[in-house]
Amino acid sequence: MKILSAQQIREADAYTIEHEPVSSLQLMERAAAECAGWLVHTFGEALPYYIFCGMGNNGGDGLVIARLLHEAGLSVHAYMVHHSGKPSADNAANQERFPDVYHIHALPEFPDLPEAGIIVDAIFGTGLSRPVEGWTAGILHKLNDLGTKHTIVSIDMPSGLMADQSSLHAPCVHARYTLSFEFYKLAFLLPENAARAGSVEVLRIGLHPDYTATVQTPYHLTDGHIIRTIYQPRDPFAHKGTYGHALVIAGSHGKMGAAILATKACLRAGAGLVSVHVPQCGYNILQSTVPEAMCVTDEEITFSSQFHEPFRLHQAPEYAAIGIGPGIGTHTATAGALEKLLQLYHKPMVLDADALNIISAYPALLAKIPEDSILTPHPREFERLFGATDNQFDRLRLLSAKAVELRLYILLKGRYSAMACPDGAVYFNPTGNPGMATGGSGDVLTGILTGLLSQGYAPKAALLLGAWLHGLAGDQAVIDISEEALVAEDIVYYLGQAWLNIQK
Ligand SMILES: NC(=O)C1=CN([C@@H]2O[C@H](COP(=O)(O)OP(=O)(O)OC[C@H]3O[C@@H](n4cnc5c(N)ncnc54)[C@H](OP(=O)(O)O)[C@@H]3O)[C@@H](O)[C@H]2O)[C@H](O)CC1
Ligand SMILES: [K+]
Repeated sequence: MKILSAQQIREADAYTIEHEPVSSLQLMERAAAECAGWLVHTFGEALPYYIFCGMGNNGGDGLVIARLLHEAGLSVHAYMVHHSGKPSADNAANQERFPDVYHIHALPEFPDLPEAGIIVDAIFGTGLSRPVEGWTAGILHKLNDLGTKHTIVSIDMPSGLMADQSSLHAPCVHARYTLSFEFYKLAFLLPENAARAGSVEVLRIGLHPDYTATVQTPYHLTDGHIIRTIYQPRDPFAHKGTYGHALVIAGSHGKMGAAILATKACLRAGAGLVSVHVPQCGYNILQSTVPEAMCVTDEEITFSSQFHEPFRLHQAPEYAAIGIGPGIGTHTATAGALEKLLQLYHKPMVLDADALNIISAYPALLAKIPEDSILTPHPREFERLFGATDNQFDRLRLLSAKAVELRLYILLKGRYSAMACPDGAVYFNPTGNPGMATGGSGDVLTGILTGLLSQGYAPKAALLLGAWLHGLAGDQAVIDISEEALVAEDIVYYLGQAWLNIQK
């Protein structure tokens, strides 16, 4: 699904009005009818609705919602917040059609809402161009104070939030639900806004499909349609050589679990053969916990290139894919071995965790990473690699710029992991849940990505599919296990369910 800027959403609106054709008032009526339908379906008819409207078209939507709910016989109280001098034309037209509105010109005029009900926030939508200030900001704070007693539903955007620039320190409604028209907005996908949009419901309002099909945007939300185009069914004549021989370099004394998780995930992602490199102390552990994998040991207590037979570092290029980092530590010998590996291996590989921490300490290594490799930093690793930013919109721009400059895929972990591509595109992954914020979850992702690369998925396909499967496995697991009890091994186990789900 494409994610459009506020300007592009306005263009989609104008294109629809011209080419459907439909009047802007009818389009507003259609959007508001979707919202009214959703509200009644979700909350029923008994509760009172307190509808706060602004002076633009978001307020116009609010006025239509008020009229439709009133006509359906529900208890409706509508308020107009006079933040600007003049209403938009469609707002004014709808005030005429529903004049029973209480006007607020200053903070002391804010009403009492004695009975618990549904607050509909239709003060600002995509037209907000700067932070809300003065008494209007006070109104937003008052609404938030009421959020414990009432349920706040924002129309299109929580008022105060800007669609495609940071509103980090700006006053903003904290909605329980946001009914977003047609698309997700970029702002909903960034953790700095986590408390604001609540649960986002995308309502179809019938914007013209031709505009959406042709408009160019760097931002996308991965969806089932994209995943189905990536997925390749296995060849009925396949043998274990068909799906590549992957190498996982992971684990050190006390961190062998990282190697187990990454190796198991690599196997369950479908790699034909998996070798795992661990220090000697990990040999028995790996051989007994992951009998499907071959185990290569190192003489040192971590990855150091002092490999025992039959593997030597110079054989690395023979592997179809390499995933390196989970639990390897950042010892100088390990850094030296990583450097050697980067000199020897020229196919896309997966770098995570300590491999990234080593690169932060030796930034010259960045330029040596094979083109189209996948880096999977969490926010702190990202900051160590590429520096801090003032807000997460700036961080997103930095993420994308680095992916383009270094010709790498970079997945920044989060609720919606952001995956930046060397061509400038950024995909957000929607699967996953808070149960997956647990030790070892990232090691599983490294294994999945390595397994997908190994069996021949191109790096971009492996990245999008891997992130999707990882989150989906977690989503399938919590159905049986709960978010609290979920551990990383469950994600590995439920990968099977995730594969079955995308094959439906
Ligand atoms: N997507 C669609 O196709 C449809 C969307 N609809 C709805 O329309 C809004 C966008 O409407 P718009 O009129 O462009 O903008 P808003 O209603 O969000 O806000 C505009 C008013 O807000 C004022 N403004 C802007 N920033 C501030 C601020 N910081 N403080 C105070 N006032 C502010 C602005 O005044 P200006 O002085 O900036 O001119 C306007 O008065 C969209 O979100 C949907 O809800 C359609 O109804 C259906 C189709
Ligand atoms: K709103």
